[in-house]
Amino acid sequence: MSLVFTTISAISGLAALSAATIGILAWERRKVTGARYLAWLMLAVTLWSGTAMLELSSTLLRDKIFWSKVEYLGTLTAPVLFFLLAADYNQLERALRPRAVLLLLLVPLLSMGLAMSNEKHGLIWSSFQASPSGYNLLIFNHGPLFWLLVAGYSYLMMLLGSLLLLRTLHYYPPHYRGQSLILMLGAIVPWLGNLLYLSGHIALQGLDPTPLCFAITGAIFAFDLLYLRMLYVVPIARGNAFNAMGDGIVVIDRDKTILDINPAAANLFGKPAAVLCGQQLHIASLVAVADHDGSHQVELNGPGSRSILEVRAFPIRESGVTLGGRMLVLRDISRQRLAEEALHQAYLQLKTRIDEIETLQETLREQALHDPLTGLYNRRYLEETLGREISRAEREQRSLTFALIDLDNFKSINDRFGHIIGDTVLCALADLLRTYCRQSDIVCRLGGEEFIVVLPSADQRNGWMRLELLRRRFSDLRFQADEHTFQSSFSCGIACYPDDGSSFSSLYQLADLALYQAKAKGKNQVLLHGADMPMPQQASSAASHKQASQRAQESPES
Ligand SMILES: Nc1nc2c(ncn2[C@@H]2O[C@H](COP(=O)(O)OP(=O)(O)OP(=O)(O)O)[C@@H](O)[C@H]2O)c(=O)[nH]1
Repeated sequence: MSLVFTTISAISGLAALSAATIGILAWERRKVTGARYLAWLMLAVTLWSGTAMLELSSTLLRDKIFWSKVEYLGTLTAPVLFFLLAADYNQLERALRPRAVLLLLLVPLLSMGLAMSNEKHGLIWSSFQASPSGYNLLIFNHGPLFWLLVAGYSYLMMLLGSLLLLRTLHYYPPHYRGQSLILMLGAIVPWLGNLLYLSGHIALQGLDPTPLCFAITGAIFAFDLLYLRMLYVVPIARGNAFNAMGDGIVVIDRDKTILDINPAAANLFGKPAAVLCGQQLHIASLVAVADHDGSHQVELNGPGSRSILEVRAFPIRESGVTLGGRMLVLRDISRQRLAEEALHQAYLQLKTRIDEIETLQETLREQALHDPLTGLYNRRYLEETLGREISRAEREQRSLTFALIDLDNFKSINDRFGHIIGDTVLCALADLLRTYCRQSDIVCRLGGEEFIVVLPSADQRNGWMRLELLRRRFSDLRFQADEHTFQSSFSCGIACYPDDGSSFSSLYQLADLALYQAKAKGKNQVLLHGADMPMPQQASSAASHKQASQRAQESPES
């Protein structure tokens, strides 16, 4: 094989070298969308340019024809790979499936077979002649199948690929159009080169600048795909996010016509997004809130279903300028609302339970501090509160009367009339004490027939007088048991703070002592601790009560 390198063949070699370099770079980053097909395209261009260089350098006609046949491998596959690159860039997965790629390569394969066997039919080129340019160029007179299968099909692929790139120009938002334009520019270069070649409007007749143009396109694409690529990913990702979002998004114009709607919103409306686009927004509750910025709650009633939506409406703005349309973001909060309602119900039930428990606790506390028979406070309550009362009396430097009351001859009442009547007497005494004692007094039943009355602020004299009055009132009461009427009485011992002590035990002990003395002196009387006799000025009344006491003692047994 004899070769002569000319400037033109050197340019083709340079184009092959550039395409190979770009191809390697693209292959290394083949995971980037479009880069894999750019690598394949550059391989085709390398083959195309490389064989073109050999054809241009060959001096023998036989060699020239051989290399031009091999050149068809690059010539025929480059437009198909250009189309696949554009499809990949547009993320048209279907066009990239192996079966689709094989289909696309059928025509180039057929054309290749025809080129290889052209001597037999002359359908790809019928004749050739040396170019008058003097640059060792060969001019082919192309046959009908060249125009149909090689040129026609290549143009079709280039046209479809270019249209796909044009689509990205429309598809991307305005601020990304600069990068899309670069791609378009890259796509135009091979068109121009090939048109020049096929139309014969090139200074050096027979020279096909298309592979060189493809190498330039490859360089532009590589810059665009490998370096500016990330800028394109963002809007595509945004588009994907729009479609994948769980929240519904509806874009409407001034007339409430749906301009765009994502699958989530279409799902809420019960119709495909493609059908809804271009239709009027027909849901009255949404129309009502669409023009009002902010968050709204809307009910959506479908056939047999009811959804509660949280709708956020806002104008569409770009760079601070409000455009005509509005955007509605819809979130189905039905489940959340149901959960909230269930939670509220559970809260109400829980609150009712807690209230019941609190009431029960209060009742239990009350019961724990009260005597069940008479309803008076019990000893526990007295022990809890007496300390406080004594502290207060100490602070206020006042006296406190502690009176221990014990029914007289109560056993004989029980024995004669039974326990139920005995209980009636106990309750009657309790009622009397409750009635005549003050709010600030503490009245409690200690147990059995023993009661304690604490009179805050009452000194010995005052305390004795009040207890004496109670004693008289009680002894005046008449009880009925069957046909019998009887009376009862009590004896009372009094101890006072601060003279007799300052604790429950000391006051109780001394009051008990006084009570014992009162019993010993004939019962039915009130005795102060430390006083051998009742209060002097009350002595006469005490004497008369002694008689009453005797009467009381006798009465139940009579
Ligand atoms: N009905 C009734 N009787 C009770 C209750 N608690 C105690 N008793 C009775 O009260 C009586 C107390 O009797 P005693 O301690 O002998 O006292 P008394 O008969 O009053 O004698 P003196 O205290 O000396 O006057 C006993 O018969 C007890 O059974 C009660 O809750 N109800």
